[in-house]
Amino acid sequence: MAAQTLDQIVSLCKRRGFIFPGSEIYGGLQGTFDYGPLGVELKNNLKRLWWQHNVYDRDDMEGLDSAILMNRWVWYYSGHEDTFVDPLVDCKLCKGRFRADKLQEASCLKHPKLHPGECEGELTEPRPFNMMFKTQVGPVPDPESFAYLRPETAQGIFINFKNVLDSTGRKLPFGVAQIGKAFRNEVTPRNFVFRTREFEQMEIEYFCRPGEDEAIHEAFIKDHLEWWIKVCGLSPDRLSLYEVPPHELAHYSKRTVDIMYRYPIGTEELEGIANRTDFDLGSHTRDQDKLQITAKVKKNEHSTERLTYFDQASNRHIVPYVIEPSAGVDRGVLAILCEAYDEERLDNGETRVVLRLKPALAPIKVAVLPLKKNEPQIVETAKRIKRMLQEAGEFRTVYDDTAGIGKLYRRQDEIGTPFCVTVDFDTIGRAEDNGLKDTVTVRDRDTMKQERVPIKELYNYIRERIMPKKG
Ligand SMILES: Nc1ncnc2c1ncn2[C@@H]1O[C@H](COP(=O)(O)OP(=O)(O)OP(=O)(O)O)[C@@H](O)[C@H]1O
Repeated sequence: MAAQTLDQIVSLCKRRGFIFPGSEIYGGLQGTFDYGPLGVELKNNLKRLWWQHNVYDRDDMEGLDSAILMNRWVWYYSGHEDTFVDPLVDCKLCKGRFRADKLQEASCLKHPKLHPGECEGELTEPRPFNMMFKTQVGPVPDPESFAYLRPETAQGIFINFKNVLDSTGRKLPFGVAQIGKAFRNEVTPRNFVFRTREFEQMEIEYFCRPGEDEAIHEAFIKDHLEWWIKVCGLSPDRLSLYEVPPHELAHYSKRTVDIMYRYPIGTEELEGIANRTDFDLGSHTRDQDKLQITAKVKKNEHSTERLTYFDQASNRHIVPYVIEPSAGVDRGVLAILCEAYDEERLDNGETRVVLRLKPALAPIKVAVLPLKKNEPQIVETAKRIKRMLQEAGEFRTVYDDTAGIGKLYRRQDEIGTPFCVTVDFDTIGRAEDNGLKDTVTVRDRDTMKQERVPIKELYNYIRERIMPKKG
């Protein structure tokens, strides 16, 4: 069914501990969120699956974890110092400040149901606003000693191109993947974790020869769209591709295609996949004049390194082209939660909330529940099973006896736990001799069907159903 409103997700996230508003006890800090006990598991699972698919399952990828703080010249030559700006308008009446190109996303401060410009307030002319956060580096407050918090992870990859190439001996084409925090001083952070000031990105910079770029770009679009469907469980009906029209393209981009997801707030960008030509390496390299850079770049007077690749076939140094798939971790988490959310009407007239997460993404894979918590043998057996499953190390298993069994099932449904294992009187051989000793019931989250499984087969039973099948 999927979530109908963002409020359903916001309230589930707070109630069950997926995501909390940032700095809540001090009144909050706009555009920041804290991932709670379940949110951190879900987010880690998403990042792990992405890394698995994009680094481990391929033969042409390396990983990187570069610093958030970088020399300020990085942002000068990347173009962010002068082009990473949004047009801002102020409302003369309500004193609100809004992004001129996103007025439809914003609300008037006086009439929250109206968008700015549609109310009686007059807007000022748009003026540029740089979205990078500045911070001071070192103990002396000197106007020259500042750094930016990176607004994207990508630049850390470009400036390490030569290091990665020299240390790995890679041949073109190859890519570098990175997952990490990015910061943007968004004018109107909104829609929960969709647009925040601190967020995470999963990015690839894939280096190739000019001429190969178009086919590689196309292959990434297809592969990543399929990944969101197959691995993350997003419905193909709610996903679409947006071919960014020429007049909206960033100046360096030859072509950009966005993977869009239909959130309850509307269809919005989940991942952007851009062909950035030789702009990035061309911008950060020295000896620009000696290289045939096709993109329009600033004259670089500070770089100490040639960011080129020696192409044996043509016997010359080339500046590789770059294909960049860039996805938001938080927008991924939000899409996954919206997609998985379901309210199901039960035969007894009650409604159960269930998160139909792909098992590989579920924060908790198995909950082991004792039917009675004042029966020492049942409790002991349940705890032993919990330890046995957890010690296998692959999936997070919890023991819970804090409520009656019905309530415990409902709680696990709501957080997306695919399997509940219940230890009862049959398990410990206390009921009549019915052949069920040393077996447990395994309840499936989606169908609510229960199966009797011998304890010694339990690990394999669950493992088979949790690990994503390849192909
Ligand atoms: N403020 C933000 N909060 C959360 N995720 C973000 C934010 N800005 C960008 N992202 C994520 O990073 C990815 C790559 O960033 P990119 O610069 O292409 O975004 P963008 O085109 O500026 O996004 P938008 O147009 O929505 O502001 C986006 O597809 C998105 O998933």
